[in-house]
Amino acid sequence: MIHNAQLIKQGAEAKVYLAPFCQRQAIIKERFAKAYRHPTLDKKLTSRRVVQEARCLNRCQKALIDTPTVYMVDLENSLIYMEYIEGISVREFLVTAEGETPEAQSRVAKEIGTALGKMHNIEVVHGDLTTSNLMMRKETGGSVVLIDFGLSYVSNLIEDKAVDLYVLERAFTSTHPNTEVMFAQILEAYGESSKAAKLILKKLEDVRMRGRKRSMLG
Ligand SMILES: Nc1ncnc2c1ncn2[C@@H]1O[C@H](COP(=O)(O)OP(=O)(O)OP(=O)(O)O)[C@@H](O)[C@H]1O
Repeated sequence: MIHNAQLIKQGAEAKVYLAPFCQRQAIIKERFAKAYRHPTLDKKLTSRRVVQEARCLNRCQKALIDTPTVYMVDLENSLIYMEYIEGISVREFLVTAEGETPEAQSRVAKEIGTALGKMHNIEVVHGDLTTSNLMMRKETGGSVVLIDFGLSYVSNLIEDKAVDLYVLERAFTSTHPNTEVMFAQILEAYGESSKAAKLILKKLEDVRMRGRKRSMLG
């Protein structure tokens, strides 16, 4: 039980709370036990995930990629205390009047592409890129922040990075109509910031092809 906490999301693997911490609001992410797993194994796997998430967040922050600052990790209770980002998600932004303009979409696309390129340069693969996991900071007038590193991991594989981009592309095409130009701008900015962009973007074409074949087969 976390003191004065307000539950903001109950997921399949974690609960996310907003709670006061050191005179400010913080996000507390709690991973919980899975009833079907053996308790000892479960504790081990849960700890591993908590450590992995906190490590990827720290790694990004060190590379000056805007992500929530990790305040504290409580491994015993599988909790990560992190900075609360005040703002809206890109998903929410895209349905506002401003978010529907090409100028705003282009600015946000550039920021997303640049951030993802930098993240892949330090071998962090996000694992769950959606427009809900891209936030915009109110404080700075809407600069992009990457959140939810719950499925992230360290990898130098071109394939893993291409799949990361493909997941985001699918999120765009399935949730936001008429954003093809915006996604192309994300890839353009990614092309400028990612060191292995050529190989990764080439691999993205293969991944798309596989995706198409799979959906044709049903
Ligand atoms: N640092 C943060 N600042 C502001 N809001 C946050 C932050 N972290 C999470 N949130 C909010 O809580 C929601 C759920 O968080 P998150 O995506 O990390 O959990 P989850 O999807 O349940 O986790 P997982 O994907 O690891 O199972 C986010 O979509 C966002 O609205």
